[in-house]
Amino acid sequence: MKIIIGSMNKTKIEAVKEVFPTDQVLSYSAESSVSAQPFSDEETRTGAINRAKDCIAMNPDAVGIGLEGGVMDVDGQLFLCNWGAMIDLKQHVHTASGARILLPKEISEPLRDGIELGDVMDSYAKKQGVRHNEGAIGIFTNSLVSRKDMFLHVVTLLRGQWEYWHDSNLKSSE
Ligand SMILES: O=P(O)(O)OP(=O)(O)OP(=O)(O)OC[C@H]1O[C@@H](n2cnc3c(O)ncnc32)[C@H](O)[C@@H]1O
Ligand SMILES: [Mg+2]
Repeated sequence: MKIIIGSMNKTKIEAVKEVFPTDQVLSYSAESSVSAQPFSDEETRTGAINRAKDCIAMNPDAVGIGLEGGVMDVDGQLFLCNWGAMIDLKQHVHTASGARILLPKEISEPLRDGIELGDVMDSYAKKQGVRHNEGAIGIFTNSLVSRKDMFLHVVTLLRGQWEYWHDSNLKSSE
């Protein structure tokens, strides 16, 4: 099976390759068609779906996967939120979300001022390319859960749902 992941970010590409080790995995810089920094569950999930759609727009013989990072407000506090979408060969859209953790005020204030999380994290952690490595989730979990680990779980949830609904003749989601 040919799978196209709609990002050049290595944490996302590696997560898809690990969950689909025997499939051909290609990467493509897909459009999310939402803000660079999504601010709700709905917007983040839409970004993931749009990326998956963009991946297969010119490649109907491929499965598209979109992974999108965002933040969401819960009771006035910002949490990390991540969504994944997989559009299979039958055009069925599967979605799943990732773990959420609280972002401290030092992060949420610049985010509310319009700065992207990736940039805020680099200056907070005094590192370059946090988004391509451990991610905010890695920094704020003391390196126990990396951004790739979080996407591995999301892509596993996508694969599992796809197998359940479409890999079995015994079940139907319709
Ligand atoms: O190249 P793409 O696929 O766009 O990868 P990205 O790192 O920009 O990731 P997203 O667009 O999915 O995430 C939206 C924004 O949130 C940032 N972001 C999301 N999760 C992050 C994390 O765990 N650590 C650092 N930045 C994160 C990211 O850098 C963007 O500014
Ligand atoms: Mg981005």
